[in-house]
Parts: sequence; structure tokens; C-alpha cells
Amino acid sequence: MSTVEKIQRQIAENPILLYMKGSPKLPSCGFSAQAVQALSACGERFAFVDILQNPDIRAELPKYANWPTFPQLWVDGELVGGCDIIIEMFQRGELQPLIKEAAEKHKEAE
Ligand SMILES: N[C@@H](CCC(=O)N[C@@H](CS)C(=O)NCC(=O)O)C(=O)O
Ligand code: FES
Repeated sequence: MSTVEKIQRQIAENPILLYMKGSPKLPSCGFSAQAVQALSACGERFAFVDILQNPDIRAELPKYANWPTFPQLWVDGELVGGCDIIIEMFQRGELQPLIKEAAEKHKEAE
């Protein structure tokens, strides 16, 4: 499987997916840590990919997504944004409904 195919599969299979540095329990960068904090506060399970363990994805995803940095939050197959956008949406009260809706849709489909 090519790296792009791997990315497409991850995005298709995980309704809430965070590409980040490190893991939610042990983020390796403050930007990823902030993203995890806001996303965790929404109270739903989310998948993550540690791009430090996956250098091919680190190299390819910015081109694929047309977004240069990490973290990257993908919901329902679409890029939501990075740390700044995640936090801004959380503070506006927009992140939680987005995440809840994606989680609900997925539960119904199971
Ligand atoms: N303002 C950015 C901060 C993220 C950022 O600047 N990330 C850098 C440093 S962690 C990055 O991913 N650089 C590319 C790389 O390390 O591969 C956001 O909103 O997400
Ligand atoms: S790893 Fe240095 S700013 Fe994220």
C-alpha cells in the first residue's frame, strides 16, 4: 500500500482522527498537547496517528491535505484544521457538536 493509500484508508475508517506528535497520553509537542486537550474535552473516543513514528505519513500528509503542519484533525473524512482552529472552535462551542455528531453517526452505522 502506498503512503497516500494508507492515509486515505485511515481517514475513511476513523470518523474522528488526530494526526499528532506523540500520543494523547504523552504528546511530544505543545501544539499536539493543546489539540488533545480540546478534543478530549468533547468526551468522545478518537483515533490518532503518531507521525513521529510514521515518517512517511509526516512527509506525505501535508501535501495530500494541503496543510503544512501537525496536529491535523480530520472529522468525517474532512480536514478540520490544526491546533489554532481546534482551540478557536472549542472556545466558540463549535467543536463539541461537530465531534458529537460524528461519533453519533458512527455509532448508528455499527
Ligand atoms: N499554528 C499551528 C501550530 C502547529 C505547528 O506549527 N506545527 C509545526 C511544529 S510541531 C509542524 O508540524 N511542523 C512540521 C513538522 O514538524 O513536520 C496550528 O495551528 O496547528
Ligand atoms: S515539535 Fe517543536 S513546535 Fe512542535
